[in-house]
Amino acid sequence: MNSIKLDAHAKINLTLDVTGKLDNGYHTVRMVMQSVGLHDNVTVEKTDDGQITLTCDRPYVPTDGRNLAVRAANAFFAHTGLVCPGLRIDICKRIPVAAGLAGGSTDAAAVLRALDTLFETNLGLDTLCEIGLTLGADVPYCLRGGTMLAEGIGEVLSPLPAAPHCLVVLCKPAFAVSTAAVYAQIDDHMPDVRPDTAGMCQALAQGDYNGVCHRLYNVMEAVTAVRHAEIGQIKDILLSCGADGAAMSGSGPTTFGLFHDPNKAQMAFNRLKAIFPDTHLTEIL
Ligand SMILES: C[C@@](CO)(OP(=O)(O)O)[C@H](O)COP(=O)(O)OP(=O)(O)OC[C@H]1O[C@@H](n2ccc(N)nc2=O)[C@H](O)[C@@H]1O
Ligand SMILES: Nc1ncnc2c1ncn2[C@@H]1O[C@H](COP(=O)(O)OP(=O)(O)O)[C@@H](O)[C@H]1O
Repeated sequence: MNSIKLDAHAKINLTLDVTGKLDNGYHTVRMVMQSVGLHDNVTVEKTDDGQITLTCDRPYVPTDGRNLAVRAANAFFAHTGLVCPGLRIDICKRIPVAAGLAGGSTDAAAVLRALDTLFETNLGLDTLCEIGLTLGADVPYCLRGGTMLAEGIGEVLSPLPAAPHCLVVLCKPAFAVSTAAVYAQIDDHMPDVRPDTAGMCQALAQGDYNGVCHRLYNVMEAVTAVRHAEIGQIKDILLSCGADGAAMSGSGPTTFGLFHDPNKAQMAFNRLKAIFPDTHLTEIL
């Protein structure tokens, strides 16, 4: 096999709490992560020119060594000691960028999975997660996907029962936020209200869709929504169209709503898309 094409799925955070800060500056978290249908297509092809080249259909995504997919390939060859014969990576980008949806992390995870298959290294998920963690805190989750409780800095993963199936409207306003900046800001402005992550895990165990929707909560929303009125505006539109629950994902600014009713989801999608072009209608995976 010379080439492999994988779907690299985005994630949303059903809950997100920051529980402490480590000496290296990273924060400990406790959050429920969920894969959604929205995905990039990542194609990895062996070549024989000794180079790692990357193409992407979005001009604002870096194509050099700053791209997490290229960094993932370099980390794979460093870990295995294999000599890279040359690689061509192509990313068809559908996931909004710098959006709190782990777009770069999921591309990196797809490259690690692709290389483990292409080079028949059989590293397995645990080792791929170790390599992934050197690239970013969200990469181990992206390798595993599904519904997970994430602790540590995001890499201590415990599988949870799959979330009840529903539609998801994702809306990214036309600005980006820096994950590092949001973590820095939360040190000074930790909200008093914290998510009920234990309750969220229980709602998932019981397949209680309303219980999931009522417990959506992200401590980072307080930080980001104060600076950007669009977060509140998007939530208001989602809820006024009949979303069963809504929250910001990750460090933002993407804000999402969960819907059982496809007509309400379509109405929310239409209204938001007219104001914020980077709006997507997808589903819980
Ligand atoms: C906030 C979350 C929630 O799922 O998602 P996104 O908003 O990125 O989607 C993650 O914790 C983001 O993980 P990820 O985007 O992989 O973070 P990294 O690249 O490892 O780190 C970027 C920067 O964020 C800060 N950081 C990240 C993770 C963490 N647990 N503590 C931190 O303090 C650090 O300042 C780090 O330099
Ligand atoms: N494969 C990639 N896809 C998207 N962004 C990438 C990628 N590799 C590196 N980046 C850089 O990472 C930054 C964060 O993007 P992204 O991973 O989409 O954000 P988030 O972690 O908030 O979901 C972007 O500003 C972009 O320049």
